[in-house]
Amino acid sequence: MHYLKIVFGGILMIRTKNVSYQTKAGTRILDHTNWEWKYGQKIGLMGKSGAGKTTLAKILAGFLLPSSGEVIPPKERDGVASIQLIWQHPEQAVNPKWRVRKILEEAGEIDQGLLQQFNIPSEWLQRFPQQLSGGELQRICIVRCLMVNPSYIIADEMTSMLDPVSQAEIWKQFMHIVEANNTGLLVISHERKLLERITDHILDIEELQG
Ligand SMILES: Nc1ncnc2c1ncn2[C@@H]1O[C@H](COP(=O)(O)OP(=O)(O)OP(=O)(O)O)[C@@H](O)[C@H]1O
Repeated sequence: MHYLKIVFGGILMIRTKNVSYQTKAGTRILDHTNWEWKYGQKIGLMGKSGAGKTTLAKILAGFLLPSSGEVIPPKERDGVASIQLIWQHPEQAVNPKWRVRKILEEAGEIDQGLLQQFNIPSEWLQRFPQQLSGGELQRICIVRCLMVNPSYIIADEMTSMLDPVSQAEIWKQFMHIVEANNTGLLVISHERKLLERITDHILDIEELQG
């Protein structure tokens, strides 16, 4: 197991065991969610608005603790880079006071190849986040995520703010890298056609609840 962990650079499976979440006001959002997400699996996650998809994503990525149940392995034991979450709103995922260069360097040495693949001119590195469009900043966030070479990526409505041409181009580049690295991928989207194209299996969050 330890050997495999080194070979793959990550954990072989992420499991939610009876994960429930309720708000402070007592509204139950997730109810005994049981799910296994294997290394390399590309899963699409759908479900009606407010059903808890983003909540589950935050719990998986360690940004939110479940009210009960557990994620195995727990975030603190699986290493910093194992699961990365790409948010729908990139402006909420970066420090607005940092220039793009510093935002990227947070993930390590800047990968020039990735900048090229996502059409990011070096001039952008001098800018602050608010000096880029939402779609441009999202490309920065995608590159920052890929730079740490995570074993698992959750893409939560990652391209929903983009026009169809940019959306298609970004998914093409992104899937090329994710396929090459055999990254586990959870794509949260309301666009079934997109999920059918890029994932192996589509789940409705309702199916995961106990
Ligand atoms: N901090 C919070 N306090 C109270 N309620 C919250 C909080 N965060 C989320 N919720 C509620 O939890 C429910 C689930 O939200 P979540 O964002 O997980 O849904 P979703 O399935 O991702 O929805 P969408 O498809 O619209 O993005 C919603 O009803 C939302 O209003």
